[in-house]
Amino acid sequence: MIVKSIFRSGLFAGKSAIVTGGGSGIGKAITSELLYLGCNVMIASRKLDRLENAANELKTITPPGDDQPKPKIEFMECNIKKEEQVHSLISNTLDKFGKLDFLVNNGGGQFYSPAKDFSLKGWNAVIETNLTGTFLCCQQAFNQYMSEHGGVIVNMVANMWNGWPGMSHSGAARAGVENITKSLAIEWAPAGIRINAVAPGSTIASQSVKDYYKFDIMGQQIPRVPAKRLGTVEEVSAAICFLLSPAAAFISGETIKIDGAQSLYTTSIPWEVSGRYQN
Ligand SMILES: CCCCCCC/C=C/C(=O)SCCNC(=O)CCNC(=O)[C@H](O)C(C)(C)COP(=O)(O)OP(=O)(O)OC[C@H]1O[C@@H](n2cnc3c(N)ncnc32)[C@H](O)[C@@H]1OP(=O)(O)O
Ligand SMILES: NC(=O)C1=CN([C@@H]2O[C@H](COP(=O)(O)OP(=O)(O)OC[C@H]3O[C@@H](n4cnc5c(N)ncnc54)[C@H](OP(=O)(O)O)[C@@H]3O)[C@@H](O)[C@H]2O)C=CC1
Repeated sequence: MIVKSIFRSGLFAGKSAIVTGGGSGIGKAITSELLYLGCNVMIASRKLDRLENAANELKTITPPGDDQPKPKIEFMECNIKKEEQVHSLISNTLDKFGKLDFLVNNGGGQFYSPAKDFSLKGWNAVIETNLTGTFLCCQQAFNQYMSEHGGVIVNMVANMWNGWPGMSHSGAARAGVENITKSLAIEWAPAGIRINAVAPGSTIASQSVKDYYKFDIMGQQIPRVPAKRLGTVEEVSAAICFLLSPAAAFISGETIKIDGAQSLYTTSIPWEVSGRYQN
């Protein structure tokens, strides 16, 4: 009866969450689910107008049932690369909601480039966004609240298990996030904190991917995915909500792959090994 009693509307009633990158794509889907489950949510990223639009759209979401309190959505500008902005994100969330039960480190990204062409600035931008940014959010959440009250953290990684050709800066950053997820699961367990990660395949058809990578990178991959289809942002957010929920109460330091078995079958993008270096 555990499943029946856990997955009901109002599951997260009165809880409080931060979703970085919550104004678009997967982050917006997570925010939408959390609101439906009754959780107050702070969304944060660099582009204030996008956050505001998302908050206006999502504020209408209410858990079903007359007895459920209406959850709140707030937004604020925060570049997760900047320690002082991350500090303010956590302190403002605590001012607004009085608590911080969940942190979803979804904000991140990269650009496509062969490794030989990276500038140091470009390499650093991706490492600082994905690895340092995720770490700073975890550290500030711990130091300002979760060390005393416990909490649950979910980090975003990617399909970098066999390397990530063309995205090697992000592969390195995400592998670092996967590893720090394990370290913190052990260090922070005594404080009542669980921390896990999710690894979507390179196949989640978010609007941002369609907009940013201007060719049909997603469709090209379908033959390489055993499930023979792309994934959806909702399929990622469902796994995150599971990890946040009491159904995952004894799961920590783990990474769930959401990729239709793609990572067992091929590399993460259609990278062909061709030509030969002259030496
Ligand atoms: C081809 C296969 C694609 C399959 C992918 C599918 C799986 C993955 C999906 C996703 O991750 S979905 C997320 C989609 N969105 C993004 O990936 C975000 C796009 N990237 C960015 O927003 C940013 O580049 C960043 C990674 C978040 C970094 O932003 P930041 O503001 O910190 O740095 P920038 O000022 O933008 O750039 C700094 C520096 O980086 C180099 N650089 C940036 N973009 C490129 C580029 N397109 N090509 C080459 N180099 C780039 C460059 O050195 C920049 O410095 P300046 O030249 O601007 O001085
Ligand atoms: N879609 C896919 O197939 C996959 C996605 N992922 C990862 O999942 C996450 C969500 O991706 P998706 O929804 O598809 O794409 P989006 O581009 O919509 O999401 C990325 C989010 O990160 C935010 N962000 C980027 N840099 C920063 C920063 N420095 N500080 C704060 N926020 C930042 C962006 O907001 P803003 O621009 O306003 O700062 C944006 O909302 C990302 O980490 C992505 O790399 C991983 C594997 C596959």
